[in-house]
Amino acid sequence: MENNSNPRVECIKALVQIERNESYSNLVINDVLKKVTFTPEDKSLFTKIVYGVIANKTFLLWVLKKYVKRPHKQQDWLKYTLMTSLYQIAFLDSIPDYAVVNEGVKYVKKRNYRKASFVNAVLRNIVREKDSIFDVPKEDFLEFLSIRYSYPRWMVEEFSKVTTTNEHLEALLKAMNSSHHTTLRVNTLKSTKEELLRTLKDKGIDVSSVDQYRVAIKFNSSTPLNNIKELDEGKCFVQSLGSILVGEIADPKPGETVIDMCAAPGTKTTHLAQQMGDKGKIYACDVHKHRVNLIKKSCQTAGVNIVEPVLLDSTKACEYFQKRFDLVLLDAPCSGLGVIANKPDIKWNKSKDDLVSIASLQLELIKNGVKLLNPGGVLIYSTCTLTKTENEDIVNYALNIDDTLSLVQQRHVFPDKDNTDGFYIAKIKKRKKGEID
Ligand SMILES: C[S@@+](CC[C@H](N)C(=O)[O-])C[C@H]1O[C@@H](n2cnc3c(N)ncnc32)[C@H](O)[C@@H]1O
Repeated sequence: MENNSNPRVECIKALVQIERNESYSNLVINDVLKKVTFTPEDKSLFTKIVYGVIANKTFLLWVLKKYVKRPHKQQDWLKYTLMTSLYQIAFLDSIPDYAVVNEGVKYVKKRNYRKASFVNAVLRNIVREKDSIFDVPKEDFLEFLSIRYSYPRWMVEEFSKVTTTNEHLEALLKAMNSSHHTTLRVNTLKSTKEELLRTLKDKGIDVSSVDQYRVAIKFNSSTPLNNIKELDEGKCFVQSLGSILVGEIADPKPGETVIDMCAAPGTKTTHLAQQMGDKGKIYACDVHKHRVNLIKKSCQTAGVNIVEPVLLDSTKACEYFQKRFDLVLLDAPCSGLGVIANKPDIKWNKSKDDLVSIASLQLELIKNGVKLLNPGGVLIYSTCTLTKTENEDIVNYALNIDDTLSLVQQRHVFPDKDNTDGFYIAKIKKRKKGEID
């Protein structure tokens, strides 16, 4: 272990590594946290700054441009020294500005003494003009949002198609720049909400019930999950509220026959199984072998016996399965734009073209999904994204395949309104012969 008491220097190194190697930030963060000895406060500061700089990248570079020629062209360590310092000055109240400036200049002196006075001047100017740095011009509102909340313009345009007012669009973009409370889903095959709340509170963990959800509990403050043995025992699973809502809307009954077309790692599969009281049958499919193993592991942990994991490309599910199902869950692969709060890299590693290729896979999957339905059966289509291309357009396509299908429920889960990851859930029913809509 490296004994390093300076989380802010580690932030700069981590951000340089993420950019140079195009690494996922969560993996780099975990690697650093394994190597250095930080206090719990420093751990959370380190994580907050790394995610904060990635989430606010456009805005930070836009501000720096006023003080530095072509900030994005500076050497990476210098660019990230300026960006981490600016992030702390602009967004964190816990560290005095003079300490941020001194820390930044001290690091620069070690790397290249001649750059120290330049960095000192830039940061001091920023501190002096701090009150005006958030003044992004608003003439072009979408451009304003793209800079102020740091999203690629095309993403802002996508989100504008599913929000009805400018205020809602802005609130949504803002909400996705900070993480929300972690939530648990209680496994009712092994415990109850009341029992789990009592056990966790007895251990001094600050949890409470999320009353709108039958099986959801939330942590009221940041809590390391590695000490919670109830997770290893399968009494509960870490699951966002939007994801729990998918199971609640699906609402399967004991004895039904279910197919979960894109099931790994099995979070929703085990939720369905507990709702069925572990009675009936669930075929849980995934196209990747290593991920099918994760389904098996989730079921073992949850104490679920009715699941048959299947290695399958579900765009061929109709040919593979001769039978038809009471419930088809298609929790489709998607762009993941709803989970930006916890994975800010998504802002920068997805392109508009990706939506087109993902949507064509989603169409193939839903085509199979509707054909797998028993008359009277239900198809749930869900994604953790909020783009119309991957949601409404796919569902409308499906509804046109067969005139016995109808949309019985459609729900957008918005991070600003629902305080959780963004989700889309549609419930489609296939009428029985003679049944009226
Ligand atoms: C959103 S994740 C599913 C999450 C899962 N339902 C849960 O709640 O734990 C999408 C999954 O679809 C799988 N997938 C992608 N293409 C597929 C295909 N053609 N057939 C089956 N599974 C596929 C991916 O491997 C991934 O595990």
